[in-house]
Amino acid sequence: MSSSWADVSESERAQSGWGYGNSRPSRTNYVPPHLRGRGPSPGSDRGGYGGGGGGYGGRGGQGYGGRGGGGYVGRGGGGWNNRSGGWDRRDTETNPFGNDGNAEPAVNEQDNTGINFEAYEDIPIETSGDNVPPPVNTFAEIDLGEALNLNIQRCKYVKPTPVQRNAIPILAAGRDLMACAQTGSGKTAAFCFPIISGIMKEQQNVERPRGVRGVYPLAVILSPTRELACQIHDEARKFSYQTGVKVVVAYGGTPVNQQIRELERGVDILVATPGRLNDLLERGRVSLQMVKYLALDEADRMLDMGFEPQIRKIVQQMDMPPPGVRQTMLFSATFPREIQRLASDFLSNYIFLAVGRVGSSTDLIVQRVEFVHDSDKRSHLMDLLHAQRENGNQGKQALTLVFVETKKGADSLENWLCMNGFPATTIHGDRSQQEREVALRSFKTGRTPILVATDVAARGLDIPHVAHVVNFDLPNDIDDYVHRIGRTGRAGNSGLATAFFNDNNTSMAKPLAELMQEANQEVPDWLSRYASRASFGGGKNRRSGGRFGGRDFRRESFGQGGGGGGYYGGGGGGGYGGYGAMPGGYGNAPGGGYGNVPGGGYGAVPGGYVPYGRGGGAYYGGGYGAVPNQGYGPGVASAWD
Ligand SMILES: Nc1ncnc2c1ncn2[C@@H]1O[C@H](COP(=O)(O)OP(=O)(O)OP(=O)(O)O)[C@@H](O)[C@H]1O
Repeated sequence: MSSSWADVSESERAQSGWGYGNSRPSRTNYVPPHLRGRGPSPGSDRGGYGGGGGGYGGRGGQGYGGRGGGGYVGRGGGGWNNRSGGWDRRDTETNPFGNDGNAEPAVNEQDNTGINFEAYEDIPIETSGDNVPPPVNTFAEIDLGEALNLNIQRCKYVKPTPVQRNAIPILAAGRDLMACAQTGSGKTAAFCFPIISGIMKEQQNVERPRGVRGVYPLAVILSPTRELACQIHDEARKFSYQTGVKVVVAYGGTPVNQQIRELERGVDILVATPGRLNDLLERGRVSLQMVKYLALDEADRMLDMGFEPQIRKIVQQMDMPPPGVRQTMLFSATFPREIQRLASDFLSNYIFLAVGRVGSSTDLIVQRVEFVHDSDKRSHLMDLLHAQRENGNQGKQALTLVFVETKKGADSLENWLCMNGFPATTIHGDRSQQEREVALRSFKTGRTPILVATDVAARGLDIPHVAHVVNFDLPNDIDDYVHRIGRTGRAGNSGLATAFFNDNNTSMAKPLAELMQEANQEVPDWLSRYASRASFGGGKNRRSGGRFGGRDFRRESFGQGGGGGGYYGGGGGGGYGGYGAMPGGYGNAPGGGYGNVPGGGYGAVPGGYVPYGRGGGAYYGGGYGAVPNQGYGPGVASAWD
């Protein structure tokens, strides 16, 4: 799987053509970001934005209702982003809404993108941390700024989703946040809005270093895949349209020079994949010293074994301001406990927010599991696709996303489907970036309504109208399953997910049955039987933290030592012993500490932390709940509950 996620340092090393000036025709007109907000230079034939008494984005007497007397942008005879001569990039900014950009804003719920808010009505919400700012019910309750509010209307977002209701006020108050919310529930906007709004408010005071070559973003948003980075960039561009906040994307598989040139034209928000960002940092083309906001989307993936070193390098070993100085926000639908522990290194006095039975799939996705031997998988898939076509709209194939284990497997299945009359394409880490992008477009538009993919497409991608997700090969990790099936049933809509299960997937039986039960799905008897066999407890499953990883690990671990290790290893008698919520950080509790208790604790290794705990534990190795005072039982806070 690692290769699917690979976005490692790029091969493009060509040095030619970089450098300032030679590729930027308007160099002489460029006003660096630190000069934004000063008045237009002599000779300007415009007042600049908000000229004459300010006004939020008021455009020389027209446009978005420039109001006298202040506002975020453009105060006192000018506005930021004025280049000499009163040029502002908002003049030439392409409208990311297309023709729709100036359409009448949505005014009621029927007008919005079709999100089914009723689906979210009873959703449980849990927050922990000091002084949690209260949620809001409308976007208007938060002072996001007029230009951003207009874009929210252009997006036809009438009211905030639950994660937005809770996360936006927390972030707008300047707090660090670790947020778990179900797939497709609007997390992108939840972190983009406060960042854009914050930059709009602060632009006046931003002093980027002068006379130094380099690119100084104010916000960095990291994503595990290139496609997701592009998607976040597209969304963020919509949200920041006409706000003067500039969003640039940098990701691997595309020429780095072009991205450097784009960055040198100015950037406020840099959306990037870790590999490409590291490359830019190593080349000295980007400095993180001005970063005020750091967001990790799919944060648990970003901090797992594949990515963690790259993230640590970016966040801790370059020139990024430390936690507390910058504001850090971590978002995902899943947050295993040991990842929460790692993540807490990057945060300062943070709030934990769980929306829904987090890590669970939404009830909106109908989940089916079918027992299919490997040799029968293709014909079984064919049956599903035939049935779907017959029931489909005018015989059309509904968009179907088929997940497989390997890149080779993806190519071969795609080939076979095409030969059998099912237009399919594929996306995986061995395809060139261009091929990946073409495949995704072709799928989205319905030209090839079947997309065969590895886990590279499992997270974050928001493709409307995906009717069916097929787990042709089940993943080894239930969290990956949650993200995969989350490609359907988005924004309150319903969807279908079918998984092919056989004896190779026995380690998934228990977490899968639990997950389905949580989501009120029918669990087949045969799967329950597999699940109840303790000997199948060896799979990789990191859901130790309460309901599907959706609980703040600081809460669980505080004062709850003893009683057995629970879901992940950890022997009897140990427990966590005050890891986490103790003032002064984890590991400080007398006699406690993470894994410091011989024979107990997390991973049962004295003095150390072992991911997925191996020692004498419950779910792993030792027989689930079979040993008194060990494993899954009353008083075991770390087990599923
Ligand atoms: N307030 C809102 N009103 C209407 N639609 C919304 C709102 N917020 C987000 N959406 C839409 O919901 C869809 C899902 O949002 P998004 O991609 O941010 O989900 P997510 O929670 O990040 O999902 P994942 O966990 O899969 O990454 C998008 O199409 C988005 O435009």
